[in-house]
Amino acid sequence: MIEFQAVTKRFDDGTVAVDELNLSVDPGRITVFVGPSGCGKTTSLRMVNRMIDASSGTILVDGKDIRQSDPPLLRRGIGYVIQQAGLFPHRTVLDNVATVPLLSGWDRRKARSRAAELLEIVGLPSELGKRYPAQLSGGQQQRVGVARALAVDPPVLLMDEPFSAVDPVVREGLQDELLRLQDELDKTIVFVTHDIDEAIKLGDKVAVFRTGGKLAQYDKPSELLARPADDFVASFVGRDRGYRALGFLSADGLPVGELASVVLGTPVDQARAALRQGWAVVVDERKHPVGWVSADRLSTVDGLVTEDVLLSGGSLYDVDSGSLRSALDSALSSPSALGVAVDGTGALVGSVTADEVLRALASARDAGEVPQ
Ligand SMILES: Nc1ncnc2c1ncn2[C@@H]1O[C@H](COP(=O)(O)OP(=O)(O)OP(=O)(O)O)[C@@H](O)[C@H]1O
Repeated sequence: MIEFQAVTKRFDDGTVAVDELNLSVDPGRITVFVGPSGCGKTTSLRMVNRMIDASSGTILVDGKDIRQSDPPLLRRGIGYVIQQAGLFPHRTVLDNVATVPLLSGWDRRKARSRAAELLEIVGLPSELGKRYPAQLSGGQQQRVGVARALAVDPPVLLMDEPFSAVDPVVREGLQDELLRLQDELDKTIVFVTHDIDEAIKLGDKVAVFRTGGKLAQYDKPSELLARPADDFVASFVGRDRGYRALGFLSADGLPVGELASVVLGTPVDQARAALRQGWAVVVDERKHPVGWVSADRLSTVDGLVTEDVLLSGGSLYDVDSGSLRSALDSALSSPSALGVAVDGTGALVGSVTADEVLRALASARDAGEVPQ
């Protein structure tokens, strides 16, 4: 879909920002460019829509050499989202989103109704359409930026550090939202970030750049973690990469054990009788885990098991979609050392232990599913 063939960018002052880049971006997938500051990520991205022209080499979009495309026309087929959204401050949110459709010759009514539809797609309440960008939070502005880039339904989306100006919690929400959107839209997305965790979470494939505009490795995230090409990539992907690689191993077949449980509101003496090895998980009426009780904790209270009595739980492991990493994390973060397993609806299923996860890892290794 997008192909870089020996692409080099040398700026007028002699700086080589991108050096002989060869890379092919898969259609309908998210490709992330990641690397330290100044390694040429943004320059590589902006060459795709000809905001910067390559000094040598060829870039093909949909099989066509972009030098043969008129830049404004080329850009209409390529959505572009930048940090801090880059919205027009004196236009309403709705008009910001309607801008590209209007430029493409749509009539005002159609452009505005498309804009309203897009605000809904990116999860913004329609009344925000009347506001100006400064009257929105940073996260909301980013969503408007994404809506604007999607306005004429371009097959390609370029995203340059789109979420880096928002706080980590909002950022995670925006990342999840992008993955959800991509599930429906199947765009070809090139996403630039300097955050390796963001790259690994979002990328179907990740290109790691090193300073000097050279591509160090281009691979699936699981491969980057398991088989970094060299010391630079290994140190860039981070110290706990072995643990993070577990996130890509399915926990299918991991044994789920029994777990003592009591419902919130149970009399304390009944809860004591239900404990196993001094612990029970507490669930609400929908069987969703809400915390733990221990023999110690119950020895100091009477009456009913209420929320005040609970010890907070660790992370939950979803047996339908969880990875070995989430199973292990659930066990390690649990006050009882038993991880809490739930089904896709969030209802309690049973327990997992760190030992079982390590055994599952050993058999995956024996079966050749994990790189040695
Ligand atoms: N117009 C320019 N003239 C000269 N050098 C430039 C120009 N634009 C960028 N550069 C240089 O090219 C190199 C790559 O810049 P680029 O913006 O692509 O890096 P980046 O990886 O996106 O960095 P960051 O993560 O800091 O945004 C840097 O050394 C930068 O200083």
